This record gives sequence, C-alpha cells and structure tokens, in this order.
Amino acid sequence: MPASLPIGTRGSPLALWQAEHVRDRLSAHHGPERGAASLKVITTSGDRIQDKPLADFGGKGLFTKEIDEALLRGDIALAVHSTKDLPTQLPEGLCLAAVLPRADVRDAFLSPVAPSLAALPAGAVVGTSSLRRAAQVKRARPDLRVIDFRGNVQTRLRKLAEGVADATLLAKAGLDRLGLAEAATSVLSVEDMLPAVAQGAIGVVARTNDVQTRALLEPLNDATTQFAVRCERAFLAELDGSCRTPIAGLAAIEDGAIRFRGLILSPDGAEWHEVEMTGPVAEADAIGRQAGEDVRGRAGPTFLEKLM
Ligand SMILES: NCc1[nH]cc(CCC(=O)O)c1CC(=O)O
Repeated sequence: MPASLPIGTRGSPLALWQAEHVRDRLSAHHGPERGAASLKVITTSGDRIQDKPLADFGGKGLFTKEIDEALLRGDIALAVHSTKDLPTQLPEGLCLAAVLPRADVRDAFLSPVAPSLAALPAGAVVGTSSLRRAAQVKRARPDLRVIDFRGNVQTRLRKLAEGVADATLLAKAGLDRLGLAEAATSVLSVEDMLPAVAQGAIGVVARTNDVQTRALLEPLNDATTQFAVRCERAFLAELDGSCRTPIAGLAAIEDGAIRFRGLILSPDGAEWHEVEMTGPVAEADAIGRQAGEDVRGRAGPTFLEKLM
C-alpha cells in the first residue's frame, strides 16, 4: 500500500471539515490509493491564546507558524487553511498550491434580539474579534458597543446564547460548512459588510519544490477563485495588512474581467476610504496592488501609521 499524504490542519471543527474536504477531493480525483491522505492535527500559537484580543499580538501567521514548520520539515505534505487566515507573504519555500472553488463570501448576522444589524436596539452589544467587522458595524451604527469575542465558531455561538452579547457576525461559509446555516438570523450584503480578503476560499499550501504533491493538488484548484484571491491578497499586501488595520476587499470575476472593491477604515468606523477598480483577469495582482496604492494615497500618510 502506498503511504498516504499527510495533511496538516488545526483542530477546530471548521479546520477539520476543510481538511477532510480536501482529503475527499484528492481521493475523488486520484482514486483511493494514489489520492489517499490522512489528517494530522497541529496546535498553533494562535490556538493557545485564549483571553487576550488577537490584535494585541500583532504578529502575522499566528495560526500558521507551527503548520508551516511541519511542512518545511517534511512531517506533512500539504496544509489546509482558510485562505483568509494566511499571511500575504508565505515563508520561503512554501506556496499556495491550490485554491478551492469559493463558497459564500458574505458575513452572517446572528442575534436572538433583532432580525438585522439595523434593527438592533440603541446601545446593543455586538461581539466580534474582527477589526474589520467592528469598524463596519460602528460605521453603520455608531451607537452600538463592540466587545471582543474570541474562540471558534461553536464557542462564539455559545457566548451569544449565554447573553454575553446581543449579536455577533460570522462568515456564512463557515456556518454552512459546519451545518449551522440555520443559526444565521440574516445575511449581510457585501455593500453593508465588505468581506475579509479571501473569505470563503479554502487554500492548500505545499512546498514549492514538491512537484509531486503540487501535481496532485492541481485538479483541486479553481482558476477563477485563485485570480480573485490573488487580487485581494495583493491589495492586502500593498497596505501591509497589519493586524490592527480594518481592511476589507472583494474581487468578482465575470467574462474575463475582474472587478475589485476595497475598503480601509479607522477602528471606530468614523473615517473610511473605498476603492473600486476593474481590468482583465490576467492582471489580478496588479489591480489589487494599484487599488491598495490608490486607497493609501487618498487616506493620506497618517491614516495607516496611526494604526501601526
Ligand atoms: N478567522 C476565523 C475564520 N477563518 C475562516 C472562517 C470562515 C471560513 C472562510 O472564510 O473560508 C472563519 C470564521 C469566521 O470568520 O466566522
């Protein structure tokens, strides 16, 4: 029997679902022998930080470092991530070998007290650990109070049920994958809540020089999603994407054209700068970079520095 490909993943239910999905896609494409893969759960530093806001740690790759190290050592052949959790710069020797077809990019609104963000009573408490969601919530509703809300999807649902907050926001893709679509009270339009860069896209990282594994991953890649994600990640990279900067970005592809929308906000949502750019798909990276330069120019030199 050939050795099965070891897949590295974090241990949360969402991470496991995504790794199992990649394992199933591999065996569907290559058969149960050549496509055989097994999961190896790896705990990351991010998983060990329980009580402090993640933004306080500032460092990138909090949820990827130990997995990257296992890949570079050869303990695993590939790693499955939510692409939105991946730093824009992967460590030397690693590459984003495949991006799976994108799921729903939108954020869901969850609340036992109101049908939508707009309908929350004045002064209601919204729990989220995402600076991007917090800033857009405050932009729409400066009266709301935002508190830090950490933990995996299940933990946040529990905190909401316990009344720690009146509402929370979660990626619709994550809820759908976990069979928790019903938990969503409503879904926010991307106009009201621009998603995180690469939201809804599962990414697979491999060693750049591991041609065998990369060839196995090739049929899992969705070219349209990959171009969109490259454009969005180029935008993030251009703005540096410090963990303290509320940044959102979404590329949509239609008939060979890419339409990118980007947004940066002050954490209190009082100031924001939007950009929209279109161009040929082949220039996905350049469009994202240009959009980043454009929005940074208009925000002025102090806007991003204040957040560093
Ligand atoms: N930061 C956690 C995380 N990373 C990816 C997803 C959702 C799945 C996806 O975007 O592919 C989530 C949960 C959430 O934001 O609600």
